[in-house]
This record gives sequence, C-alpha cells and structure tokens, in this order.
Amino acid sequence: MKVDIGNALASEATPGVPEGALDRLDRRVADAHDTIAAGRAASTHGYESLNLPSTVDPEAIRAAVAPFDDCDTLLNVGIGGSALGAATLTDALADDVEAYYLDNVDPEWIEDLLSEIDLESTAVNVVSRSGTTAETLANFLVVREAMDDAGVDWTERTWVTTGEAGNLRNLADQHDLPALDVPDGVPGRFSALSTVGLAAAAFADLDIEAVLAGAGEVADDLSGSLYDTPAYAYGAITYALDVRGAGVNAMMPYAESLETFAEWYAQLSAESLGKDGLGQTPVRALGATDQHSQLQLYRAGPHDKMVTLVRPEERADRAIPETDLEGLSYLGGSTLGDLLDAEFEATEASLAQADLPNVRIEIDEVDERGLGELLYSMEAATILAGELYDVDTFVQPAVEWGKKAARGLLGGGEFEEADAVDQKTELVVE
Ligand SMILES: O=P(O)(O)OC[C@H]1O[C@H](O)[C@H](O)[C@@H](O)[C@@H]1O
Repeated sequence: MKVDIGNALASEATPGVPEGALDRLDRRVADAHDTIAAGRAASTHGYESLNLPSTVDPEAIRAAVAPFDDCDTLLNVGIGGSALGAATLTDALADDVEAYYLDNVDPEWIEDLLSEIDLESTAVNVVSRSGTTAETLANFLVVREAMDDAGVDWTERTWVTTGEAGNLRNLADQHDLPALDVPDGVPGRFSALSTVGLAAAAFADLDIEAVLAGAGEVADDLSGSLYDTPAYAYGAITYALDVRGAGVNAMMPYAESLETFAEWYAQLSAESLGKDGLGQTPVRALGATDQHSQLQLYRAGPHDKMVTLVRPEERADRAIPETDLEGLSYLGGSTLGDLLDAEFEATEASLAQADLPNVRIEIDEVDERGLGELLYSMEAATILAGELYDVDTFVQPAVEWGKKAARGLLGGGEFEEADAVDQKTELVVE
C-alpha cells in the first residue's frame, strides 16, 4: 500500500502540515511505535488486534463454516464491529453467495428481507463479542422464529461467534451450536481480521489466508518512522491535519467494491478517537459518484476537512464503445477504468488547486491480499493516531451510555441513563 501525503503539506494546503512539523511529529511516532510494539508483545487489550495476522487460525474458521456449504445465503446477525469488517470483505469480493448484514432493528426492513430470502438455503452467523447487544439478540430471536415458521431447523443452520461468556455463549451451549471464539484483547471495531470478520468471508469462499497474508506483510513492516510506514504516515497526517483545523475526514474510495470499507473506517475512527473533545469526524463518500454531490462542498466550503482518496492500481476494465454521437467521440476507445482514473486525478488536482488537504492511498488490487493490507493499515493508523492524541483508543463509553439508556427504557434493568430521556427539553413546531 502506498500513501501520498504531499497534498497535505503546508506548502500545498490550508490547513497543511509544515515539513519541519512533520519531522518533529516523526519523533513522537517513534515513541508511539514503541508503545504499540510493547502493547503487542504483552498482548495488551486493543494492541493485541495488531497480532491477529499471526494469532488467528484460518483452519478453525473454515472448519466452523464447512457444515454450511450447502447454503448460498448468509444472514450475519451483528452490529457495529460485529458486522462492518465482514461486510467490507464480502461486499468487496463475494461472488457466489449472498451475504446480508442484519445490523439494524428497523422492523420493515427485517420483515421484507426475511420474506424475500429462501430460509431453506440460508446460514445464520450470530455475532456479538459481548453476547449482550440488544439489537443483535432481538434480531436473532426474530430470525429464529422466521426459520421455525418456514419449517427450517434453525439449530442446523446457525453458528455463533462470541466471547467466552454471555447470553450467546449460553445459547450455543444449550443447543450445541458450532461456536467461534472472539479473541481476547480485540475490541469489536478491530476484529475484522479475526473470527468476527473472517467467518463470513470463509463462508463466501474468499481466500482468508490471503487476507491474513496481506495484513501480515504490513504487520512485519511497521517501523518507528512515518516516512517508512504507510499506515503510520496516514495516522500521523490525519492527526496533524486535525489539530490544525481539518476536523472532518472524507473517506472517498474510487471503487464501488470499497464503499463498505468507508463505513467500516468511520466506525474505527469515530469510536476509537472521538473522546475527550478530540477526534476527526469521518464522512463516507464514494468516487466518482460523490463528485456529483459532495465535492462542491469539499472544494469550495470551509477548510475544516481533508479528503482521503483511495484506489486500486489494477482493476478489471470495460471498454467504452465507439460512438459517432457528436461531442462524445472522446469517450470511445477509452475504458470505464480510464474514466474513473481520470476522475480520481481530476478530483485530487481540483482539491489541491483549492488548497484543500488531501491524501492518496493506493493498493495493488481489490482482492483478498489488498483488503488485508488496507484493513490492517487503517487499524495501525488509528492506533497510532490514538497515541498521538493520547486518548484511550480501545474504549467507547459514549456508545455504552446510549446502550444502557435504551436497555433501561425497555425494562432491561435499572439504568440511571434512561432517566435522561424524560428530561429532554422540547420546543416543538408543528
Ligand atoms: O459485538 P458486540 O458486543 O455485540 O458489540 C457490537 C458493537 O456494540 C457497541 O455499539 C460498540 O460500541 C461497538 O464497538 C461494537 O462493535
């Protein structure tokens, strides 16, 4: 993976990072790298995520999904980190199976989905690190009932992916369901390269060893300088731009297959770094589509943002047919890939010309190796940024607050957070 931060320098952009400041920041990167390396060596919570390429057992994952190889549809029942990593992989690469991610409890959507798919040929992966997430457990109860109603034995069609203890673990034990362990020390949003992300990928026949190999190459190359480590260059530049006023980071892959990646990155960044009044606001965008909607704001709006442009260097292509239509002949003879690349470079130049900081990330290809490399790099970048901000990257107390409030409202226990709902100030206009 290559990261080009040239358009984020103060000579090119406002806000931008002076080269001298980057050199000084590099000394902090060296210290942060030492902290990260020590955390990995001691398998400390969170840092352990960066050890996954060598600790995860792909064989065990394959064995767990093997009983479901007569199914062509997957319902992944999980939310947040228990959905987005797997969805990034299967949305990008799965050809032969349909994978649906039940990561919301919108009843109309769930109802429609369950009535549309053939439950006879569907496997269900219930994923929850904690085993207590209300949305996931509620959705699973609904899926289970739908399977019963369709005359399908759900115990034959379900595996769970969860921590050592909790409701979901009990359920697996009670019904003798295959169960994959969520590894210790790996927070949900850092679990894409564990059983949590890879089981769906294995079900979809993706080469999970190649995903891990791509990630492992980055892991082996992490060094104490941002100038040698693309992942750290990205983490450091997002931090350095943020503290200079680029509080928004628009993640804009130029590949339809990477649309979910931007969603995954949004959780990774927001939950990891959004604390103590700090953190960038991640925005999800897609090239070239959003050139025709959001780009106006990026280029001509306030200089409170950076744009991250991501693309594969190689992709399958399709020729644009020749045409004698007046004004369109310039398109004939080139390809959709050429057009997309031209749009990528034009957007990059247009942002640079307007002094809006932007960063280019390139992977070789959107394949298993490339995705392993990209996901791991973004995790390392985020952990590095957490060190630079000096926040606790691996907790999410603000999210937990809302979870408790919702549970309290549903009668799931006494939570003082639920009382805040009654204290809402109203100023209703009808
Ligand atoms: O895997 P689970 O325990 O069900 O958690 C699912 C999600 O729940 C919360 O919203 C956390 O903030 C997320 O980080 C987590 O990914």
